[in-house]
Amino acid sequence: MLIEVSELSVSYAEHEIVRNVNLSLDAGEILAIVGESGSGKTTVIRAILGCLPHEGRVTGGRILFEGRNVLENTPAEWCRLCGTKAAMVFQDSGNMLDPIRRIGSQFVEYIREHSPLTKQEAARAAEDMLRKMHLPNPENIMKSYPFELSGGMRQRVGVAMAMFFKPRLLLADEPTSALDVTTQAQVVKEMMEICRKDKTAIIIVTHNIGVAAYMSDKLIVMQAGRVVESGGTDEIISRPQSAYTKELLAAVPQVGGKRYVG
Ligand SMILES: Nc1ncnc2c1ncn2[C@@H]1O[C@H](COP(=O)(O)OP(=O)(O)OP(=O)(O)O)[C@@H](O)[C@H]1O
Repeated sequence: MLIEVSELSVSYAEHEIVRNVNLSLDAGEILAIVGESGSGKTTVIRAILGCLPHEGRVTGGRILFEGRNVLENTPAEWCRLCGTKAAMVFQDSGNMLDPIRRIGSQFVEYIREHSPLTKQEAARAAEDMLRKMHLPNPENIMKSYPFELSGGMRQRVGVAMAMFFKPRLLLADEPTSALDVTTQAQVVKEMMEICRKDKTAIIIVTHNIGVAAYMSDKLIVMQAGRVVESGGTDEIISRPQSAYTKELLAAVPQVGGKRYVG
């Protein structure tokens, strides 16, 4: 098992926000966490990557990553884990980029922080990675500023950076919801393609049960900080048990009598 979260509880200040969450994932598997806004989805993945906001605290449970309880990590161990073994993509990863520095210089700096590559080697490797994310003219993109790219292109740069070190686990927080529907589908496909090649497991947080159904092997449905349903995605989509999951599915449009979730 790559990752095993058991009975995870998280509080912000005195308020318990997430209670007794369990999940597990093997190498290369994709798990989606769905649920309404404020149900605690982001909090769960932030806890896994050790990056809760400072008032956030894990108050119970265990997070085993490759058999080790990461909650006992030292800051140096977190540093080693983040960026190389585990990485994160946000809703607009473009926002993470420095607006007044060219993409290439930021990408090269990121690579050299975690590896002994020379500047030239890192630049070549960065360009290759941009090409894998189907970005046209990677040489030009390296010379561009973030504002010169479209939202979809910036998001691809974000995924390319996150995937550079072939992490074992990618945490993706609403990675496509800032994009238009066509670009969403493309970015999701490219992300899956690249993860499949590297056997990277993904935990994707999305409010879109359609994206979840299309991408994931396993599904967790959260409501008010608790898991109301979890299991194989196909099983849950075809035979939802909880009233809340049924509600989420009922909101997905039907095409020709079939639920459009792909
Ligand atoms: N830094 C914080 N301090 C206090 N409360 C917070 C903080 N961050 C989030 N919360 C609260 O925790 C709850 C869960 O938030 P979280 O972002 O995990 O939910 P979510 O399901 O990811 O929602 P969304 O889909 O809107 O991103 C919310 O009620 C939110 O108000």
